[in-house]
Amino acid sequence: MKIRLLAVGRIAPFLREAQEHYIRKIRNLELIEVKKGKSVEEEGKRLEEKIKGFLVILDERGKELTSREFSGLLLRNSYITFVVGGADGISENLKKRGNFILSLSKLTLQHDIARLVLLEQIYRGLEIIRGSPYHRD
Ligand SMILES: C[S@@+](CC[C@H](N)C(=O)[O-])C[C@H]1O[C@@H](n2cnc3c(N)ncnc32)[C@H](O)[C@@H]1O
Repeated sequence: MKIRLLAVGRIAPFLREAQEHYIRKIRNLELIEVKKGKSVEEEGKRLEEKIKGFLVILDERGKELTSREFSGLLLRNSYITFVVGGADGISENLKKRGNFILSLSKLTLQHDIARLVLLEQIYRGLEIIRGSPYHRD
């Protein structure tokens, strides 16, 4: 299973260590950061060029999953791309291309925080698949 995470701009320096921690643990994740654009449409075009496989768009108006359900999403797709929008969100055109719109909660999270929550859930999902004691429910 290969995982690609697309995001807009670099993560804030004070969160970089946490991001690197999870990327090291996940191992098969490729992070691609596109340049911030003048509009969400411009960012959307840059992000669209990098999509590969099943496309999951992160948006607070999407569908919430349990961590176990989320691990099933990872298991069912051999190549999966996650998109976290920038400060102004994600263009409607890009949202329409999504195979699944995922909400991490109904709260609006700062985009770097959403990126970190997603990374932890990807790690958790993979540990669920491995049957490790990291996740208990
Ligand atoms: C600050 S939010 C964008 C808010 C923007 N005003 C909007 O309405 O989409 C930045 C990005 O973080 C991600 N994000 C923030 N909160 C989220 C949540 N609860 N669930 C999933 N993704 C979230 C989304 O990808 C969003 O595009």
